[in-house]
Amino acid sequence: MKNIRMLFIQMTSGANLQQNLDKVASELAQQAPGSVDMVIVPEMFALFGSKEQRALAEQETTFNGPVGSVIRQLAVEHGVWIVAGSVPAMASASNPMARCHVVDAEGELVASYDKIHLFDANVTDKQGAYRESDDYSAGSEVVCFDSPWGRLGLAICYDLRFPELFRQLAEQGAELVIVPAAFTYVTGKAHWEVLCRARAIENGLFIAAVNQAGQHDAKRQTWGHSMLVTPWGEFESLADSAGSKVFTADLSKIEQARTALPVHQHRKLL
Ligand SMILES: O=C(O)CNC(=O)[C@H](CS)NC(=O)CCC(=O)C(=O)O
Repeated sequence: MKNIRMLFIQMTSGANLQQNLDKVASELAQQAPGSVDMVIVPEMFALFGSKEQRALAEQETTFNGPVGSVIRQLAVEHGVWIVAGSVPAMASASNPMARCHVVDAEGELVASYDKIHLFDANVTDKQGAYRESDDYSAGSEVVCFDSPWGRLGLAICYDLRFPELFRQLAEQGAELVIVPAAFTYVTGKAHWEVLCRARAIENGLFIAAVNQAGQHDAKRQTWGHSMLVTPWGEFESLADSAGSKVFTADLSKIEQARTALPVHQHRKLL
């Protein structure tokens, strides 16, 4: 596996699709040519807190709508892979899926993952209760895929709380799991770092978790602190407001960690 240079774009996405897409384009335009392998944007980066998500889902069934076409073009223009956080996509179910797409530097789809665990929670913040399952259907397929840098896995946001998903990703060979997110300020402050580091340490893999950050509207505030975690649990992170940074995963650390602590060999199926 080769080192991978990832641009994390931590966003305060809002209800204006064009503004959100412009933000991605402007962050990419600031990078020196050839300095980034892959760009990662957060969950629902293109449309956040908007009633238009379902209408967008109708246009993005094949990721060729107003979001997919722009993302594919940016990938080609800059010669980078893009992990497009999540975008609503109409599938066979009555509600859309919260779908993460990965496109390569030719703008072709490499993988798509539908969020498996939907955020139905009674968090005490300004938002009150969250009922993601009112608007979305849940995926059921664990997604791992090969890349020029190694084998990658996908998870989204609330999925971070389900170690069995990450164990399956590890069993399918994932060396780095990419986690676009929109963790709330309240739950992020309490749990985000611990969850990201635990999933990395217990599976001997990298976690690249890219979160929304800041005040989106009167009700929604997210935690930020997007982070790259090594299989040893070391991490680098962004702050709590919008920003972007290139993080490089030194993939030799996987073997080091797995040799030092061969937990995969010591598992007992209880
Ligand atoms: O619906 C959108 O527009 C964007 N999506 C989200 O904000 C999603 C579903 S409501 N948020 C989470 O999964 C937060 C999980 C979380 O914060 C935790 O597990 O603590």
